[in-house]
Amino acid sequence: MKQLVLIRHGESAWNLENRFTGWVDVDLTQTGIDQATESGKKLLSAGFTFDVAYTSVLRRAIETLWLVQKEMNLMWIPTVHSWRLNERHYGALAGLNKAETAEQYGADQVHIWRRSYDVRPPELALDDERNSFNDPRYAKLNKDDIPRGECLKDTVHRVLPLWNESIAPALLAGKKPIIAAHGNSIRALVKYLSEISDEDIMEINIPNGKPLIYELDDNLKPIRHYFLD
Ligand SMILES: O=C(O)[C@H](O)COP(=O)(O)O
Repeated sequence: MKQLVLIRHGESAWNLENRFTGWVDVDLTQTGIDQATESGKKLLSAGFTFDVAYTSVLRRAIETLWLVQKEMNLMWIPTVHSWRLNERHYGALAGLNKAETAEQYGADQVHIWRRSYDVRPPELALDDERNSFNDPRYAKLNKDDIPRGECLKDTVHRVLPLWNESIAPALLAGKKPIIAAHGNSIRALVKYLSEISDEDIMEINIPNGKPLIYELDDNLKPIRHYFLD
């Protein structure tokens, strides 16, 4: 049996403020720090270990991984930082308060933006200063590959190359990976792994800072999955 552990970052400053975040690089709150530390303790006491780690290039996921690794004395394992695991890009919604946006556009529209599989949020204009074009962490990407607003389907398409080229081969080679990422990049992986339909994925939410354990067969098909509580 193969084992994959996924963890969404702990609570971030903008989770607390209920603001759309996406690619904006916000910090963990003290609650988020505590959630990550607690998850590290639980993983250790439940007998989990890892020999490779994957995370995004956003600090809330990276710091969550560090805190888990610190608790488990695994800060030394190789770590891949990939933009492909970033949160779904929230386009022009980034920074807006979710409740105020629901008052303005209606709760149904906001639910569609947040949870539908293939409806994108409004895109950032090309000259919007929230674009990531000049951010050095994306310097190796073609400008056209830097999103300006993604639906979950777009996120699935950018996450899967990392799965196919790195994570799946690591699992097949007997490695035990941990992936510290974001609500929607994890939903993208869960949709793919558990073959969840475009409709049913609308109801799946990933909580902050709780390890999600996948047990996989030799063909990387899920046997079962559960949150470590
Ligand atoms: O980017 C964000 O705002 C959150 O981390 C995830 O948001 P969602 O639950 O609205 O998709």
